[in-house]
Order: sequence, then C-alpha cells, then structure tokens
Amino acid sequence: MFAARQAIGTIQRRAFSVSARDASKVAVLGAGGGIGQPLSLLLKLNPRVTELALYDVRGAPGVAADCSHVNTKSVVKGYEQADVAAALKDSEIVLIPAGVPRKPGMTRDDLFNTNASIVRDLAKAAAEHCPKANILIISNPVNSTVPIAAEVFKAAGVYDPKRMFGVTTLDVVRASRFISQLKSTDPASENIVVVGGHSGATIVPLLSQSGYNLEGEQLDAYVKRVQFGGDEVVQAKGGAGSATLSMAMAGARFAESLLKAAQGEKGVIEPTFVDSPLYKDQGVDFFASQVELGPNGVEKIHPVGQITDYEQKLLDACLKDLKGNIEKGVKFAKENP
Ligand SMILES: NC(=O)C1=CN([C@@H]2O[C@H](COP(=O)(O)OP(=O)(O)OC[C@H]3O[C@@H](n4cnc5c(N)ncnc54)[C@H](O)[C@@H]3O)[C@@H](O)[C@H]2O)C=CC1
Ligand SMILES: O=C([O-])CC(=O)C(=O)O
Repeated sequence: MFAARQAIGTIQRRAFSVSARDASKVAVLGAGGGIGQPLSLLLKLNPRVTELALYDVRGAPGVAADCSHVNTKSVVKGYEQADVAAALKDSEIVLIPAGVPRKPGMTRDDLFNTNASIVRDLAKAAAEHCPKANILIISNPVNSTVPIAAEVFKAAGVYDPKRMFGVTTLDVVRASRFISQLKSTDPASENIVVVGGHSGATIVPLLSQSGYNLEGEQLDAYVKRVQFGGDEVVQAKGGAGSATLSMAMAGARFAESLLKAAQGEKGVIEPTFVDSPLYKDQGVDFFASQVELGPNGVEKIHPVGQITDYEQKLLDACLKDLKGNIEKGVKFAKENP
C-alpha cells in the first residue's frame, strides 16, 4: 500500500514537473557581467529551468556558449543588443543585473545617474515583450530602480505589482552568515529576517525574531555589518566592483523560490522589495518584508511583526531614507519616459 502510494506520488511529481518545466524560460539581462556570469551558471545547474536566455550589450553569446556545455538539459542561447525581443519572449522570469557597480567611496545612490536609464530601457523592453513575466531587479540602487521599473510597466498599461521584485536576498544571506559566525551555528539553518530596502540604513535586520539577543556594542556591530556588508566587499575588491559571487547565489536562490512556487509548492517565503501596503500610509510605496510566493508571484505580504524598541528606531530611520529613494525613482521615470 505504502509502496503503491509512493509510486503514484513519484509519477504525479514527474508529470507535474514535466508540464511545469515546459514554461520555465529564464532571461538574464546583463549576463556578461560580474553577477551575470555566475548567475547564469547557477541557473544552468537548476533543473527547473528549461531555457536560459542570456542577454548583454557585450559578451552574452560567449557566456551562453560556455554555459551550454554544462551537462544539464536546459537550452542556453546568447543574445546581443539587437535581439532583446527574442531574449525576452516567453520568459517566465527576467533577472536584471545590468548596470554599473560601485567603487570604494561611492554609495549605491551614486549609481543612480547611470543605472536608472539602463533599468528604464530594459523594463520598457520587458513590458513590451514579456509583460506577464516576473521581473527581478538586481541593479542598484534597488530602492529606486524597482520604482522606476514599476512606473515603466504602469505607463505601458501592464503593471502587475505581484510580479515586480527587488532582489534583497543577499541581505538575508549575509545576516544569516554573520550571526552564524558569532554564535557558531550552521549558517544554512539560519534565516534572519531583514526588512526595509537595500542600502545602508534602509537594511533592517530583525534579529529578535530569530530568538537571538545580542546586546550593546555587539548588537550595534552586527547591525552595521549587515547594513554595510556590500561596502566590505567593495573595499576588498579595491575598485574592481562589488559583490558578484554571493549575489549570484542570492539571485539564483530567489529565482529558484519563484519557480518552486510557480510549480505549486506552498509556503515558499523570501524577503523581497515589492509594492507593499505596509507603510503606504507613511508615503513608502515599496518595502521589503517576508513575502509568500505563489503561481502569480506575490501571494501574501507578511507584516513586520513584533520588534524591539531598538529595531523600531532602525525601522524609523529606514522609512525616512526609503521614502526619498522611492520618490527619486518615480520622479526620474515620470520626467524621462
Ligand atoms: N541587489 C543586490 O543585492 C546587488 C546588486 N548589485 C548591482 O548589480 C549591478 C551589476 O553588478 P556587476 O554584475 O558586478 O556589474 P558588471 O559591470 O560586472 O556587469 C554589468 C553588466 O551589465 C551590462 N550592461 C550594461 N548596460 C546594459 C544594458 N543596457 N543592457 C544589457 N546589459 C547591460 C554590462 O555590459 C555588464 O556586462 C550593479 O548595479 C550592482 O550595484 C550588486 C550586488 C548586489
Ligand atoms: O554594495 C554594493 O554596491 C552591491 C550590493 O548591493 C551589495 O553587495 O549588497
């Protein structure tokens, strides 16, 4: 009886995964870059991905040829500048790491002038060629580039707030790794909640929700390390860019979670920066919190929940900065359509 049920389960899973796999085309825009290359490799290793479209203004065909030799079933194609329509057509997920990274001494906001128009133009192409895809924005400053992409989709009449995501997974990956270093725990079993946005003071780790109780200077140092983890990498790379490998892992994890949810898995929760009702009354239209994913993208946005007074102060500072970052993105998109 048990064996029969197991066999039926296996057949059902196979049948389900075959039909779900048919639709799983993933596009990476900026695939030739520091994040794009390892991200493409990780996606090539993911059996849920059936087709991988790698697009960049330079270098994507080479990355695609290289990835295509990896012995997994998915088909990999590289696309150059003129081919963005073909890269995007039928994509279920579009990851966007296109744009310039920071150098030491720069903030993420210093990237705005260059990356705002790159994200705007790629969002326009996605709105035209795959309006129903899940759009995953990695390009910084995420707090502003996500509102820009949302405005572009609104202007094209195809905005679905459930399918527009800022990728903040790396903040949770870092928060989880850093606490495991302090507490000598297994980082893989840590999942520290991080809310807010993706830059400095807008990154708010909620350690208390994991039952940890750091105090005083140790807590300050932990929070600062999570908020400025990106700077640690920028400094260490000494002008050669920012986090690429850990970001590729984080982006691949988020894409995997979306694919799992699209293929029917329940209870898939990831932190992500989305059009959120949580602080709209304070003029903050986008906010990262725990989000349950489903077949239509965002299934449920979890509230921030119970936090300490210390965390409330962090959140207040976050909301103030975030509001300005979001407004800046919206203003840019409206004035530079
Ligand atoms: N959300 C997050 O947690 C993180 C975000 N980032 C951001 O990701 C972005 C990319 O970083 P890297 O890969 O290190 O930079 P990179 O310079 O190594 O690669 C960027 C790639 O984008 C391509 N590109 C530029 N304009 C394009 C366009 N219009 N269409 C298609 N491709 C285009 C470039 O040719 C290049 O290959 C940066 O803005 C960085 O700040 C980086 C780490 C973490
Ligand atoms: O720090 C940067 O500029 C890149 C980034 O967003 C991160 O590593 O979190």
